[in-house]
Amino acid sequence: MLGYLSFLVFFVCFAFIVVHFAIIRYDFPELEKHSELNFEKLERLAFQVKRGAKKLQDSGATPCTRSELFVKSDILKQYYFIGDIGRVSEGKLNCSLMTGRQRGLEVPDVLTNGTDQIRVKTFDAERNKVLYSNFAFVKNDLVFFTSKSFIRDLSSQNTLKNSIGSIIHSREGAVYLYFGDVDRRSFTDEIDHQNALSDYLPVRGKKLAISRCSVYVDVCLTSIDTDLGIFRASETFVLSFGSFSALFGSLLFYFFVLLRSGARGLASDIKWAIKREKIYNVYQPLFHLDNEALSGVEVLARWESRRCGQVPPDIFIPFCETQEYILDLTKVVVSKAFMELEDRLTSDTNFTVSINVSASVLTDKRFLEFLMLEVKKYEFGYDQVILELTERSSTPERSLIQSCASFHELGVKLSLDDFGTGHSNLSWLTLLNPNEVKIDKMFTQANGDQSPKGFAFEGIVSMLSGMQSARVVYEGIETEEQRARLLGKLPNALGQGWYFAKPMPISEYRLWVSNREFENKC
Ligand SMILES: Nc1nc2c(ncn2[C@@H]2O[C@@H]3COP(=O)(O)O[C@H]4[C@@H](O)[C@H](n5cnc6c(=O)[nH]c(N)nc65)O[C@@H]4COP(=O)(O)O[C@H]3[C@H]2O)c(=O)[nH]1
Repeated sequence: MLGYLSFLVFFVCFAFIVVHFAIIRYDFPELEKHSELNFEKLERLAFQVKRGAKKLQDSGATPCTRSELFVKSDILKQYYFIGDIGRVSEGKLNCSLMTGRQRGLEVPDVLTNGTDQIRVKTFDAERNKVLYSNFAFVKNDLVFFTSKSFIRDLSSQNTLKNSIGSIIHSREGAVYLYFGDVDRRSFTDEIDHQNALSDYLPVRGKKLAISRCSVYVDVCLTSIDTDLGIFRASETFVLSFGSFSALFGSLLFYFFVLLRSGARGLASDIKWAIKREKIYNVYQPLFHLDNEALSGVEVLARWESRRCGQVPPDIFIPFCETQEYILDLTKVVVSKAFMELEDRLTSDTNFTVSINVSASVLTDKRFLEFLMLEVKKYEFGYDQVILELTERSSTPERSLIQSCASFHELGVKLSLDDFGTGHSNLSWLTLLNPNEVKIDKMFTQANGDQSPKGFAFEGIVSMLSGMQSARVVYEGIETEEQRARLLGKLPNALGQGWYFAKPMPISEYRLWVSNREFENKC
């Protein structure tokens, strides 16, 4: 129960993180857009300040005189980002176009590092009134206040997403303006901030920052997104995403539980079937192609699951291989096959039984010991047993070579199944010294086709014709035409397929044999 609970928590957290990162995908481009738009404006403002300062200087007007006021109002008309121009000395504002001549207003927020300076607020202590809440550039004793439209424009970008804010500063780090959640004390950290992966984690207070500095004027802009991903919006928004994550996570958890119980169900079903020997065999005959005499049978496992009905071997065999039930399953198949075929195997020493073995079984010593004990129970030879090596995953070649040698020593024959596909390829042909090669039905059925498979079939046949030690079995012969085309291609070749007979349960197989014997006699 606790295990399932921790899985549920895991899936909900996982879903939360996925949703968070999905939202972040849109955060960065938005921040970049914000930064780009504001940076462009900022550069224009900086140029306007530069030009305005030059114009005032060139005019030669004495500070705070009437003639200087005229020049200033000209500048204001021309440069719409500038809202007011004043003169300061010793941290006091002496005069400006908007406030007129002053007797030294306190300017408490002036910072003096850098060529340009900051002023966030200009406060009239006498009248207890804030005169300027926008920022200013200070050039020597000149101070340029930004126009409301500049601030408004800058702020309007800010409404795109309320967690995005910008700091305007000089390269040295003097702040001209800050807003949003950004705190002036921590601003230097923000400017130096390099976004790291940990900044993207779904934890409040993580920040994304983009900094740009002008190459023409000493002004920089750092845009910061203070609430990332899932935290970018209102409480309701976070709550709805939280609920969505919980739902999404619960769904994932549900599928996980379903999958687990499905896999467990299949595993326990097959384990039960193997233990109670509910796996049964079907037998498919193999024939000499030239005279159609019966050569032996291939044993194929069948399983009827209690819950799912008939399960194809292509599903339960790989499953048994991964769950390590394959040795037990093969033992059941072998025991049953020997028992059911005993009469024929003992009365006809040429009759063979072909058993499919996975590479993991072939290389398992316990299987060799088991096979020896099983054969000893009956009176037929090891050479009547053919092990068909089937493989779906790679197995170390060294252990395969050693195991094949051990079986060969006993006299057991080895066959390479599904030759031409997957792992059953040339390297096994050269290394394992097989007694038989079964050409996969995919190639057999392409015989005579002007297709890559048809050409591959020709290649395989011509290669195997040079190998006297291994006989060939054509798998998957379904029609008379296919059989006829294979005749005479290789001496002593065998054929297997629905044209001759389909795989049959033992009772059906016995009936088929007796019918055939009866027909042959007549
Ligand atoms: N279309 C067509 N198919 C034909 C024809 N003649 C035979 N077949 C099918 O081809 C497969 C031949 O077996 P395989 O290549 O060893 O391929 C086998 C084998 O690799 C594996 N298998 C079956 N039983 C066992 C077993 O006891 N142990 C192991 N390790 N694998 C097994 O499952 C595979 C599939 O077995 P099945 O479904 O029984 O499918 C069988 C058989 O029913 C034909 O003319 N046309």
